[in-house]
Amino acid sequence: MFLTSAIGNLSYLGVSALVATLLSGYVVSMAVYRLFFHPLAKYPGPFWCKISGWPAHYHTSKQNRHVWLWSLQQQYGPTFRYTPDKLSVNTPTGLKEIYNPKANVGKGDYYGVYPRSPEAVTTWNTTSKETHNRKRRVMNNAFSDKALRNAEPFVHANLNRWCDLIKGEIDKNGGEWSGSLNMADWTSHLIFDILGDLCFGKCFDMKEHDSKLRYVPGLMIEFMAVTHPIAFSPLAAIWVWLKPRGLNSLLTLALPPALADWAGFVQKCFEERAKVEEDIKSQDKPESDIRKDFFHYLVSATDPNGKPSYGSDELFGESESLIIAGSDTTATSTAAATFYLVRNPEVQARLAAEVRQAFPSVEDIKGGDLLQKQCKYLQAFIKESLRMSPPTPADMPREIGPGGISIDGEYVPQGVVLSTCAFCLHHSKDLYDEPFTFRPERWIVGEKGSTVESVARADSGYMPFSAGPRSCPGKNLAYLEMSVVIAKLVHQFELRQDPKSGNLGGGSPDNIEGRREADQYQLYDIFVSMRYGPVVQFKRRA
Ligand code: HEM
Repeated sequence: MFLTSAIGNLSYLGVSALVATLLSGYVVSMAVYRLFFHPLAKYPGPFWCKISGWPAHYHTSKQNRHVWLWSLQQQYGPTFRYTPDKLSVNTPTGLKEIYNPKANVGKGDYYGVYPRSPEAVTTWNTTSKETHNRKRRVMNNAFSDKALRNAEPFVHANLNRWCDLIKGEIDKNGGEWSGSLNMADWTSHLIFDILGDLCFGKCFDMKEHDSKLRYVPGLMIEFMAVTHPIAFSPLAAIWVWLKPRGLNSLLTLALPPALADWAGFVQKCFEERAKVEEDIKSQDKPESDIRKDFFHYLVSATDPNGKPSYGSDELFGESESLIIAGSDTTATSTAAATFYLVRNPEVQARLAAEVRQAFPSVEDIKGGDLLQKQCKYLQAFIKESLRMSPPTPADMPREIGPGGISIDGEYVPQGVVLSTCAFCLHHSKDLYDEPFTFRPERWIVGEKGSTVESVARADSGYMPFSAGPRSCPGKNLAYLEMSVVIAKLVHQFELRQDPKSGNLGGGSPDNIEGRREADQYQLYDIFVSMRYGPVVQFKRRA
C-alpha cells in the first residue's frame, strides 16, 4: 500500500532514476560477484571478460575467436577464463579430461541455437546424451570400414575428373603452366561433389564449368557466419529458451534470403534422395541396387519397434549437418594443404618422390596401408597441415553437469563451460617447437631432431577432430580424401603460387597477433572456417 502510493507520487524522472539505480545496483553487484565470489574467480583472464561475455562475442563476430583465444593463452598461460562462466583449458590432460566418455559434461546452449525445430536436432547439435547415443550408432554404421570401402570409388571418380579439369586449364594456357586457380573455390567444388555422391548418391557437379550450383557453398558460409556469433553470444540461453516459444516460427517467416535459399537447397537434396529410396523399395528391386550412401543408413535406421528412426525434420537436420561437417571442413584442409605445398617447394618435391615411388602409376593410388601407413611423409604432411590450420579452429564448448568435475587437479562446479581450443593447443610452445613453422618432420621419429618423446608430446595436443564421444565420425573419410587428393596432385603436377597473387591466404606482419606469419594459412572462424586462396598454377610433372 505504502509502496504503491510512493510510486504513484513519483514523477517520470523519479521513476527513471529509481530504475537506473536498481539496474546499476544489479550490474555492480553482478560484476563484484563475478570478480570475487564466482567459482571461476581464481582463474586468470582479462578484466572485462570476467564480468561480461560481450568481449568474446566481439572477437567471434570478427571471425577471430581462435586467434584471440591463442593471444589470451600467450598472456595468461594455458588455462584462463574468457567469459564469466567459460574456462579454456589448453593442456593435454584438459583435452583428455573434458572430452572423454565418462566426463561429466555435455553440449549446451551453443548447440541448442542451431536446430530449426525441436524435431530437427542432429547427431552434432543434440544436447541430449540419450538422443546422441541413438543417432551416433547410426552414424557409426555409415562411416564403418566397409562403408568407406564402398565409398572410395566415388572419391576417385570425382577426383580424376577434377584432375582432368586442371589438365584442361594447362592445355588452355599453352601446355606448360595453367592459368591461376583459386584453390579455396576449386577444393570447395571438389569436396562438395564428393560429399554429394557419398551422402545423397548424386554428385552436385560443382566442379564442372557450367555448374549452376556454385553459389551453394556461399549460402552455407552465410548460414554459419550468421548463426555462430548468435550461438556464442551472451544471449544464447535466451535465444534457446525463445525458440520453441515463437522464435522458430518467426525465423521461418523472416529468414534472410540467403539463409532461406540454403534451407531450400538442403530440403531439395534430402527430398530427392528420399524419393529415390522410396522408388527402389516400391519397385521391389534387389538390395544390391540400393546405393549405400550415408542417407541410406539414416533412412533405413529403425527403432526397437521396427519403425523408421528418423522423421523428415530430423532427416533435414542430419542432411544439413552432414553437408556442413563433411564438406566445409575437408575443403578447408585440402585448400590449406595446397597452400603449404606451394609455400614449401622442398616438401612438395619430397612428397612427389615418396608417392611416385610407392605408386609408379597414378591409377594405382588408392586408400590402404601403402598410402596411409607406408607413405610416412605424406601422412606427416597431412597432420602438419591440420595442426597449423585446423578447420574447426576454436573451442568446442562442454557444460559441466551436476556434481562438477576435476580438471588438471582442480574442482570445477556444475554450470561452468569448459573447452580446449584446437588453435591454442596446436600452437602451444610447450608441445611444439616453433609452433608457427610448417615442419612435417616433427611427426616422424628420427627426422630433424624429432624423438619418440617429442612426437608423443606433439600427439598429446593434436585435436583437429576433437576427442571422445562427440569427436568426428568422419575422421577416417577425411584422412582418406586428403591422402588420395594430395597423392594424385603431386604425382601428376607441380604446383606453384601465382606470383601475382601476393600473399593471399597467408598472414601479414601488420595484422593482429596470431595472424602475422606470412607462411601460415589463415582461417576465419565461423565454427568451421572461411578462407581465401591460395592462388595456384599447375604444370604436368615430368
Ligand atoms: C578435415 C576434415 C574434418 C575435420 C577437421 C572435422 C572436425 C570435427 C570436429 C572438431 C568435430 C567435433 C565438433 C563438436 O564438438 O562440436 C566433428 C564432429 C562431426 N563431424 Fe567432422 N570433421 C571433418 C570431416 C568430417 C566429415 C568428412 C564428415 C562426414 C561426412 C564429418 C561429420 C561429422 C559429424 C556428423 C560430427 C558430429 C559428431 C557428434 O557430435 O557425434 N566430419 N568434426
